[in-house]
Amino acid sequence: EEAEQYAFNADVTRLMKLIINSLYSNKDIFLREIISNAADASDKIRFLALTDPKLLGEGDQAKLEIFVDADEEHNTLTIRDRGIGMTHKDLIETLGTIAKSGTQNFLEAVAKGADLNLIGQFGVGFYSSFLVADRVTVITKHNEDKQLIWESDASEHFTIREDPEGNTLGRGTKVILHLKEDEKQYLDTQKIHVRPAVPRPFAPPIRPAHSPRPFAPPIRPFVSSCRVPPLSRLLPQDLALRYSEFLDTPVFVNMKKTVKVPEEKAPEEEEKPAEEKPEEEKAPEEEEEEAETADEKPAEEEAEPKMVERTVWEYERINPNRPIWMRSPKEITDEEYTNFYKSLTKGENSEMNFRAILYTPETAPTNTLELMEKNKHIKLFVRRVLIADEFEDFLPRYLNFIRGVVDSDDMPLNVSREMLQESSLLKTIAKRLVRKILEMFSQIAKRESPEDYRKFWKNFGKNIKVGILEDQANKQRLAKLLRFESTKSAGELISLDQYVERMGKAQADIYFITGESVQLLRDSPFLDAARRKGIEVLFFTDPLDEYLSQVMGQYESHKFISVAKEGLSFGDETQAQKDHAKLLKERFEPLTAYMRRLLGDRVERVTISARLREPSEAPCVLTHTSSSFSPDDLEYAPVPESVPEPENAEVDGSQPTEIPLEAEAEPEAPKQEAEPAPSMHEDL
Ligand SMILES: Nc1ncnc2c1ncn2[C@@H]1O[C@H](COP(=O)(O)OP(=O)(O)OP(=O)(O)O)[C@@H](O)[C@H]1O
Repeated sequence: EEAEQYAFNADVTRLMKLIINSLYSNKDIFLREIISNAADASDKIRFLALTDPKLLGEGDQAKLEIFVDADEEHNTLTIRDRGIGMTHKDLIETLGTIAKSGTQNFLEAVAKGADLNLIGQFGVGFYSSFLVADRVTVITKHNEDKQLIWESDASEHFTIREDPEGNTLGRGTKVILHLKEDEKQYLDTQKIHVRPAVPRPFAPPIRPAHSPRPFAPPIRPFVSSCRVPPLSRLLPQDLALRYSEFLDTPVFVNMKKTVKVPEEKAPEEEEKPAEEKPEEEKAPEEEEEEAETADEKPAEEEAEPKMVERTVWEYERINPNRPIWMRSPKEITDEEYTNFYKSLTKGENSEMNFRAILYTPETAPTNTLELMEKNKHIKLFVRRVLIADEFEDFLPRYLNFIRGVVDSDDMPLNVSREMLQESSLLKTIAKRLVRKILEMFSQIAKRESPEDYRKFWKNFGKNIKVGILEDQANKQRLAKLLRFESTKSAGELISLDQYVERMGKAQADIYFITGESVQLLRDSPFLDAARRKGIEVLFFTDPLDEYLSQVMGQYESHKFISVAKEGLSFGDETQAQKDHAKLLKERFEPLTAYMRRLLGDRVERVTISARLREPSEAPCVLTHTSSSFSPDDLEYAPVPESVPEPENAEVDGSQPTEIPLEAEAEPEAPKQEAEPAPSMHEDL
């Protein structure tokens, strides 16, 4: 009766209404918020106690721990800490009458479609308790005040009264969530903590002052044989652990467990009546125990006592003893790092729930224009309610042929089209879906029948190429989907990976030739050199291909090189060969210039081969093939044994003056200048 009534700030009332009526599916986050408040409160007193240790108190009170208790009878979930607690003034100010700046910001963000999960980031996490509770009681004891009870049912008012039971907490805060009818699943302590715990010290049982349920029975020897069901049989969530894993303050969950005990060892007192169970369902621990006493086993088996099931409540510490940064980096998994990041950022970038079914149709877009159009084939649902048909800006343009539905659990139902476009949540969903879609494509590529991918490639290859140009993030993934015919593919389509796999040791680059059709390209003189060296060349017959290769620059560190490029080399030259080439280039230059003048554009190409002798090197033939008479594209090959040495074809690198090629100096006397040239094999 002595409760004082206070009015909530109007924004806070709006916030609570929004939360309590929310259809948001990821309600679990309330536990993260309440536990993190409890941990903050513990940190605060720990900090103050650095300068004044008396503040901590003695015995249990000095132990900064957090306890989570479920009360099935009263339908409450209680989170209790021994933190700093709140004074009367704190309660009024922090829990209601004064709206924090975050209140308004959060309301605005939610109106724009922000995820409720982000509530903690706006500094109003406490109110997330109304996601699962329709009434919240906060009992708190601050060193400088009496024990107080704050209570709210999300209406416009809250009450504060002195606790008639006096100081039962010592110090700290107890948040009692009176769960909504349909949120009772949070009473399932297996849901709150599902990981079978490594045996850890149990929290000292403190009888909660406001819980009429008899407190957990003291731990008895038989508990050692208790068995927590394996993970797979439990509910698929480990909430408290998920949210407290990285807290410094120990978090204990009072776990309801069913244990089997031999009948005669069973303690008679306090336990609820247990049902009898057939003995074959033994816990592994019991089997181990049996194994240890193997000698007496046969006798024991006969005398196996009847097993009875009992329900016990027992605190289990759920977060690890050491914070992650104090552990050896070697033993920390990527998942732990990711989870730690999530706990640091209060749910930022955390998971979201959505389902999607997407299809790649078999038929191609009917015309090329369609390639430029946006995807109009995705229907967007929020919790099974269709909110957008033909939602255009969802998938990138190059995936405009994908059809299907997406159903998100985490979006507000009342989103407008504009909000949808801005929604970061939707962008994240789209990003994930693009990855999935690309996976779907590579699965088609892996199918047994190559015809499937050929069909896909014929219909949507252009889209993939546009994707490489437009989707930076997925460029590499998309490049894996590219297919080409090549000089060695015999009509089949090959991937860049296949090309790279077949490359010779010395080959570093990917060679291609561009042209209108494979047929025309097959006879191209540009292929000669590559053919002689056994190098595979890709046929780029789509006008997009070359542009694509320029934009990509390289594929997995292999550059794209056109075989029509001037000065092409295949990367297998030795230094000596390069020196030779330089030498020959110097000597061929005047000859080439002369021939250019002589023949003009009447010839297509000139090949000049010269056999070189170099003391340190095996002799080799250098061939100069040119359609442009450029001396740049010299090419090297070992002397084929069957080829007879051309007469007078020796160029001694050490005495370059032996071949006087003075074409530039005396252009008017071609015959004369050509005379020394017989030392080279000329082939027009
Ligand atoms: N267990 C607790 N012990 C002491 N004070 C608490 C406790 N829980 C809440 N409070 C007080 O209530 C305030 C409001 O909590 P709320 O969760 O809404 O915001 P916050 O903790 O400031 O920010 P965040 O949501 O980021 O944790 C806290 O700042 C704190 O002063």
